[in-house]
Amino acid sequence: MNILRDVRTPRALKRHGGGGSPTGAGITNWSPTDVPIAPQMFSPILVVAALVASSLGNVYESVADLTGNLTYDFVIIGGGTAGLVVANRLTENPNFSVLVLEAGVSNIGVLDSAIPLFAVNFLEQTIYDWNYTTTPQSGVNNRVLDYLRGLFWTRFSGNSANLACWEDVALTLGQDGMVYTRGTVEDWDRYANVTHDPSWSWNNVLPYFFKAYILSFPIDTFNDLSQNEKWSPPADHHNTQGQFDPSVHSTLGITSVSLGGFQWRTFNQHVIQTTKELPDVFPFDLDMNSGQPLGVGMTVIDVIRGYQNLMFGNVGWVQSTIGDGMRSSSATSYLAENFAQRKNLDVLLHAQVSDLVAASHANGKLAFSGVRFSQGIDLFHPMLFLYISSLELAGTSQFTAKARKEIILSAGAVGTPNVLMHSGIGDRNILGPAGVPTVLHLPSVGRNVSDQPFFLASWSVKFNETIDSVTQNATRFNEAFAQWNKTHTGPFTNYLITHVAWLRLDPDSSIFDNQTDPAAGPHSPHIELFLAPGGGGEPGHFVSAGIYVLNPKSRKYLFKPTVRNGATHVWPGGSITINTNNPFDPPVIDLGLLQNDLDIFTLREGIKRANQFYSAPTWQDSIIGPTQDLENVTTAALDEIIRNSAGVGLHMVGSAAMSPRGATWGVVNPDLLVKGVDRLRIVDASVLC
Ligand SMILES: Cc1cc2nc3c(=O)[nH]c(=O)nc-3n(C[C@H](O)[C@H](O)[C@H](O)COP(=O)(O)OP(=O)(O)OC[C@H]3O[C@@H](n4cnc5c(N)ncnc54)[C@H](O)[C@@H]3O)c2cc1C
Repeated sequence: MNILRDVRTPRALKRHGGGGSPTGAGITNWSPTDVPIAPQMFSPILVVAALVASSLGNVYESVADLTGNLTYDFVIIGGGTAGLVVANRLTENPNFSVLVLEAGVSNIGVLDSAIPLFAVNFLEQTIYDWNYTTTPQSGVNNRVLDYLRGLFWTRFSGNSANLACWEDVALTLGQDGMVYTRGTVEDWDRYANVTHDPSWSWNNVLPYFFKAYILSFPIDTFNDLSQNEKWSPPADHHNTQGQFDPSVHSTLGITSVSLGGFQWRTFNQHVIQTTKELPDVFPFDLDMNSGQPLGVGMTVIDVIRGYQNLMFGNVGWVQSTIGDGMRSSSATSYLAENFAQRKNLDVLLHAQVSDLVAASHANGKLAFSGVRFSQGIDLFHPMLFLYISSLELAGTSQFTAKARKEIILSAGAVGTPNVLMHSGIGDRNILGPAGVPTVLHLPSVGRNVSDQPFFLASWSVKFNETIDSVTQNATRFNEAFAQWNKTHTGPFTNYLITHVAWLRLDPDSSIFDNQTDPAAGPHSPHIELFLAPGGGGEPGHFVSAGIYVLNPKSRKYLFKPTVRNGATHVWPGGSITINTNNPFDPPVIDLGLLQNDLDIFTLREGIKRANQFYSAPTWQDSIIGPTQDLENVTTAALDEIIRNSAGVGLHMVGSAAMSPRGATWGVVNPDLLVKGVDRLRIVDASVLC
């Protein structure tokens, strides 16, 4: 494939579920014809320059470049968000040798990844995407949804700082349009409760988000912590006073986090004015990552104690993993040049793992010492800009890497259960029909999957200072591109979201008469509302609201499957399964989307709140009207609209969920070791539940 095709062609930006964006949505109507990008903006010189500038130490395109006999202390499967954090932390110890096997290609020189405005849309259905689709989803009128997953070693991972918690090998509580979200105190405490392991509590993970809480933690706590979050100035260096709380951030880390680097002034003024006009409904939140959402007046001690005040909602400035106007990803931080050059680290691209091999039994436990992978012939050529991904040529050459100490699966919520099942670890009732011999019957593999239902609403506006004014106008687009190329400033330095509101359902809602509250606690939100100055999906100027159901009912938080007469009867939520024994076939992805009344109810409430937000007096002279009437319709009609157009957040968790040590259900123990298997650990979003 020609990489120039990928950087030069502005594919239509789709209204897919979310991907951390109100945009999957956002800028929907680009096409090669209506947004002609000046070719000089993507000249080969530019791309080569990027390649040379970013060439990294021990990152290899071909297995032939690896010295040694493919034997390492640790073999990490997947160089995505979590995998690179783990590789970084392990190689701090010079006595450990580490190999990362990543199926994807390098991000280097890929402007679609580096430029924040392009965050999600340009990467979809390219060589950077696994190009998965779901099964027909009954909750959304049997639609088959694209399920974007990065096939990219630095990927879309805006959120490596989120992963930098819990002994540096943990996880993201959310999304990857670079939106940086830590979750609430109650979210983390729930993990501690359900796993019976206090190391997952807010107080215990908080120090790993950053290193600067010396006010409240003994300094020794941080001595062994490498820095994670690096709070950075926004690209436009605007005065950020009053837009975040410095006391809950660290400037010492390696993953850049910043506020928006370009000001959509009219929109921003209206948003802040709304918090003043409707303070009971949308109070201003100084810092969305303080652990408590109301911000103002809180002390650091309050935050550490987990004091929270969230009653109905709040609105604050979005924080994103962006630095110097560019995406800050796992690769740009945890695999930055100084780390990639560590002698004890090798990263191999185009290497797709098929299964775990060399099984043995010792001390009553199963163990694997080998990781089998295929490498496509690497046809990357810098002058021709030619890539062929390993997937296209999967099976051409097979190799086995050996792990002396541990194999670490970080292939993500889809990839990890897929590798497990093709290695014979999973539900024998799934593996048998697929033709894979069962090595370990572990029925929870690939079960308990959940993702967040998403809906986009937009309003046409009179003002023309919108993202649409850039994306729908070739001249402005090229000017903005030129500006970004020259100075890494301007409209390209932001993704579409400027503010985030966290909202709670009314506790007296009738829905709670027969449904339990799925939030982690009374101070945790049910809805995330992204606010963006653009995104109607048609020619014109728009503002939009992306609505996410944060705790879909399918998420059971460590459910116990009902087992009768030895057979499993109830599996809530979605699933990742396999239906062939070919590891290069795509897994079967069923999200169980919108199958519960509460999820539909929550989306309806989110739509109401978005309507309320854009009905504040300040918007009166600006809003022309909604692109679709979502107010003056019956509940049944609104439900039908939702089912016809809702998407998915692309925030899958739960497919290899953790459970208490000794539990017969779940996939990993709280230390993330796979139950019943020695020296096999899972470190990625699949363990969250
Ligand atoms: C479009 C999009 C937008 C998002 N927006 C946000 C956001 O704004 N904020 C946020 O917090 N989260 C967001 N998310 C979610 C976030 O990206 C994920 O939660 C996060 O990346 C999960 O990290 P992970 O390490 O578990 O998996 P991944 O980051 O997906 O890493 C898995 C890696 O393993 C590789 N792999 C898979 N199988 C194999 C195999 N067999 N062999 C070798 N390699 C393999 C993959 O190519 C990939 O590089 C978004 C996700 C998407 C898709």
